[in-house]
Amino acid sequence: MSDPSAGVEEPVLQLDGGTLAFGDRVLWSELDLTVRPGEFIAILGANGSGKSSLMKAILGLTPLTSGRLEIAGSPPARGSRLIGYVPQERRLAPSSPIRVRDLVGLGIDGASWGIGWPNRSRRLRIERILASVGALHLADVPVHQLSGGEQQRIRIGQALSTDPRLLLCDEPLLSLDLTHQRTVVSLIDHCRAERGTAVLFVTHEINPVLPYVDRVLYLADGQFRIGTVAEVMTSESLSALYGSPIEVVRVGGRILIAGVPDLSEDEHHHATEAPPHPVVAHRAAP
Ligand SMILES: Nc1ncnc2c1ncn2[C@@H]1O[C@H](COP(=O)(O)OP(=O)(O)OP(=O)(O)O)[C@@H](O)[C@H]1O
Repeated sequence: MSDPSAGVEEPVLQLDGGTLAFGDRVLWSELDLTVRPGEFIAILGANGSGKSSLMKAILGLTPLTSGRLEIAGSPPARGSRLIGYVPQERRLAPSSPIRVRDLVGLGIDGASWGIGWPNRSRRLRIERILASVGALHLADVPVHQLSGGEQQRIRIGQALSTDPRLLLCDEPLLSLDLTHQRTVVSLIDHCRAERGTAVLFVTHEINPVLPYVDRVLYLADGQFRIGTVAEVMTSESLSALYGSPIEVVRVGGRILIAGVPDLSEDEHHHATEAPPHPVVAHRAAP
């Protein structure tokens, strides 16, 4: 978790009265969110509640329907080097010859596609980034040969390559086993602590990030709750959010949720993805 004194620093992200709607479907409305350096914020919500769309708004890819959004004092801009982005998992094509060091190099080169001219400082920078995510030994391995956990590690390195002030992670734990989940979360938290990077972490499950989270933003049915885990992850708070009885219990430092409406029949549910609220928990909170 971040140093409480970080609360006095200028916000990395300021969202005031943010509303995003597609046609008459309102994903979220009047959302206020201030993110300060070094904060770790988990973003939760069922499939289709608008988590990825919030990431896209922050990345400058999707304009807000109304409200004001600033990243370090400026409007969101595509390709901003202030933001690192770990997208939802997508495996590179098996035939892709790209090596780990090339992928990280692309992150450094930014939007200018193509592998930059090799030079010593660029090479050292790539190696420093890889070392920071414990992947220096993978530098010359083709990316498609990496395990899911190794690929995620490299994506995080790539996202951190511009030394961003805000790191957006869109479900970086999907399809990782428990060991890799722990490694990935603690790696992100380590980078957060070392660099003061604020983290917005989209996840379907709170438990793997519980020990690290400062606040939770929970989206549901066009509404939201934001606050500490103790404030948001309660039966009362989630029942009010969903408008139906939800039971939240803590067992051995883990949070189990029962009663969240099953959206599997909902037109917005993506059947191939993880269930919205698995009740299996992975890691004890401190
Ligand atoms: N450009 C768009 N035009 C119209 N509808 C969109 C657009 N982008 C997203 N949507 C819809 O907005 C809803 C929210 O999508 P989003 O991907 O933000 O949800 P999510 O909470 O990230 O879901 P998941 O957990 O399944 O990844 C979905 O129903 C999606 O189909």
